[in-house]
Amino acid sequence: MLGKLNHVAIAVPDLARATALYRDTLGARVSAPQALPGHGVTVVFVELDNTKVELLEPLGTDSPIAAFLARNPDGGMHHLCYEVEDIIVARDRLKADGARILGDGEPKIGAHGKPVLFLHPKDFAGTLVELEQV
Ligand SMILES: CC[C@@H](C(=O)O)C(=O)SCCNC(=O)CCNC(=O)[C@H](O)C(C)(C)COP(=O)(O)OP(=O)(O)OC[C@H]1O[C@@H](n2cnc3c(N)ncnc32)[C@H](O)[C@@H]1OP(=O)(O)O
Ligand SMILES: [Co+2]
Repeated sequence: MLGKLNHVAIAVPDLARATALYRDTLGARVSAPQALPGHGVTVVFVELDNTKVELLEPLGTDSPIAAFLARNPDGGMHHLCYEVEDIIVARDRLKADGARILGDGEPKIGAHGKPVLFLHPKDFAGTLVELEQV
């Protein structure tokens, strides 16, 4: 079912500071910040040769990463995003196996303009998993 690792996401309390760390200290290529009110986050992508790192800062009063940052005030690794060919086929197979699909269970359009879904961390070895249809 799984294709490539699309990105590793890190939740951060200060996006400008984390972006400067990756750009200036680590010498990485970074994108401009993109506000995604429908996801409750502002995102910057760090472009690597083999994958991406997604830096996430809470946006708005109801961000899904707010509780995570309250527990991890310095930030931390938040989710892994795997590519799938058909997100509905993947979702239905995972649901039939008993996995919990987060939200209303319907894909949303993610940061790359492609459909995404999230799977409950308690069902995936303590790791929040995002699926992105490519
Ligand atoms: C930029 C757009 C898009 C993209 O295209 O890439 C994105 O990536 S958007 C990223 C932000 N969006 C999301 O994360 C959506 C899905 N997430 C959620 O719905 C929630 O974050 C959550 C996973 C349901 C957790 O919400 P929270 O309020 O923290 O719930 P709980 O406090 O009830 O946590 C339950 C349980 O799970 C543990 N937990 C929570 N988050 C994580 C995590 N990121 N990784 C591992 N474990 C996590 C939490 O510690 C609780 O455990 P216990 O204390 O043992 O019960
Ligand atoms: Co993501």
